[in-house]
Amino acid sequence: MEIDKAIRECDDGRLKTKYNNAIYVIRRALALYSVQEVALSFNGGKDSTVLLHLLRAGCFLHEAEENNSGGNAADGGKTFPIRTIYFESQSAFPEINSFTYEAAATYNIQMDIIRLDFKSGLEALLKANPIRAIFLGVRIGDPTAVGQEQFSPSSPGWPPFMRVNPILDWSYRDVWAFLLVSKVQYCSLYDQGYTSIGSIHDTVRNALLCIRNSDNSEEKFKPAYLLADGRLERAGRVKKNSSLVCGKLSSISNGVKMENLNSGSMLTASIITVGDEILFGTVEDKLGSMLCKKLHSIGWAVSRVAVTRNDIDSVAEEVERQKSTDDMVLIFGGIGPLHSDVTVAGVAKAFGVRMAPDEEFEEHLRHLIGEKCSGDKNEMALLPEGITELLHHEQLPVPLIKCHNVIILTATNVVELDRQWDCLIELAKSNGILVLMDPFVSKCFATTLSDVEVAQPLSKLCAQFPDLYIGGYRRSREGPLVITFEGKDLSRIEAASQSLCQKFHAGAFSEIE
Ligand SMILES: Cc1cc2nc3c(=O)[nH]c(=O)nc-3n(C[C@H](O)[C@H](O)[C@H](O)COP(=O)(O)O)c2cc1C
Ligand SMILES: Nc1ncnc2c1ncn2[C@@H]1O[C@H](COP(=O)(O)OP(=O)(O)OP(=O)(O)O)[C@@H](O)[C@H]1O
Ligand SMILES: [Mg+2]
Repeated sequence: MEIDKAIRECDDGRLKTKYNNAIYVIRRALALYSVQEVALSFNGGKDSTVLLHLLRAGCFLHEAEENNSGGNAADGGKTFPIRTIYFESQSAFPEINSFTYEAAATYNIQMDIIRLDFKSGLEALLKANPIRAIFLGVRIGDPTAVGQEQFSPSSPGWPPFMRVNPILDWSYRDVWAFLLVSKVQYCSLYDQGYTSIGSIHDTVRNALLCIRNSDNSEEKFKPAYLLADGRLERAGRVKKNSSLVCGKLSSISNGVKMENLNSGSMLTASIITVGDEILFGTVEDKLGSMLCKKLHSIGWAVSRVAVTRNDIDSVAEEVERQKSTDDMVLIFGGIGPLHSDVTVAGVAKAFGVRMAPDEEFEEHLRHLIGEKCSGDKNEMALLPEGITELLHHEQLPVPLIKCHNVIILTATNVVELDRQWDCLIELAKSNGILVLMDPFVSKCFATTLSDVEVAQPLSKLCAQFPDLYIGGYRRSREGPLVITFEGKDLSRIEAASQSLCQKFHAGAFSEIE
């Protein structure tokens, strides 16, 4: 069988492993279900083309095992025994459509054309046929892969069948390695700069493959397999806007723009430090207080600073609570390859998603630490599936990780934190990743009056100025009492502080830095 031979004879170890695993999944499926009970969902895309050829090889090997006679040698595995379904749509590219029909003719595929939406089409298919499992070319990283395993029952509300995803863990590079090594035909659009193909309404060529003439007069596109690292496979798909880091607001309206937020709106953040060393008292957390200052400077109120243990459940519990209480959660510590680095996994757990290989992140790590972090062994390249957005900045060797309203910072000291914060703010200015508010202003006054004397007038003042934070603290038991006024409006702060001063003798309060 030519596919099996080509892969076995190639010298790409990673491809061989991926191939063997996919064939294993296919053979398990064929052991569980009869050939009449399975179907291939084929749409002429690159992933389903890979799947088609894997199934051709898998069926051949399965038959060979069943017959124990070296397979169906007469036709070299050319007749395709699995029912194949194609959901034909008016909005598919004509090249995709014609490639699908050509493939059916070339490989003797008996193809059922369905002209209904996926769900109704599958309902009709299952009513008329004993189908129990459907092979799909879904890969981790596809929006529809979230939560799926290699064998995943169809979702509630869908007709009952098993979704079988033999190439779930394949990367973009694996797909192209397979198509090129096995020398099979694929849709011509992939040679014209398309890297992932949806409908004609949401797909354009991938701009990263564009080559222009020196005078800018003509543009050409390189083939899809030359997209070096695969992390920008979907750059040719019409992008949904990245959500603002703003949990409470985005649940009200996803489209809240910076300018729509008046200075009266209050955004709150919480800070989570992960580190047993802080709880043991061996290390002091300087980053937490630094972040409080920084958040204040962009007008965010900090509602909580927590230190948790290096433990998935502790992190998950803290993140879960704060992500729904606050507009943004900043978390740092516990990031890396050590056994104690569980922060990212804790964030995944808080959102109820699993950790999945992130090709884009893996690429960054590869550039940073070279081949030491290789292939599927690279645990640092596992990120929360389906909710991760990488925030790129040229000053950052590795992008920041954002999971909805949780931002994971990799800083380990104040210098690194300074740099990451500055990048975050630049990103906020250029693409609204984070809402920048009017900064807080504050005034502090010291007094030698006693707490008892000040207490009542101060409570009255709080009721009078609910838009201000009015607080008091002592630097020592004997020393002066410090009264603080924090808010967004300096004139309100001045009004409140004057009002307080007027209640006591002149000179009772003196402003301090
Ligand atoms: C054979 C097949 C089975 C599917 N099974 C499910 C399913 O169980 N649950 C689900 O939510 N979507 C299912 N889908 C739909 C896909 O997950 C996804 O919504 C669709 O591929 C997105 O394509 P679109 O962007 O063109 O709408 C299935 C699609 C196909 C082709
Ligand atoms: N119209 C369709 N008819 C049949 N199967 C489909 C259809 N659309 C999607 N599928 C199934 O869903 C899988 C995933 O689709 P997806 O668009 O991610 O991959 P692809 O089309 O194979 O490749 P590409 O990512 O380059 O578009 C396909 O491999 C196929 O199994
Ligand atoms: Mg597609």
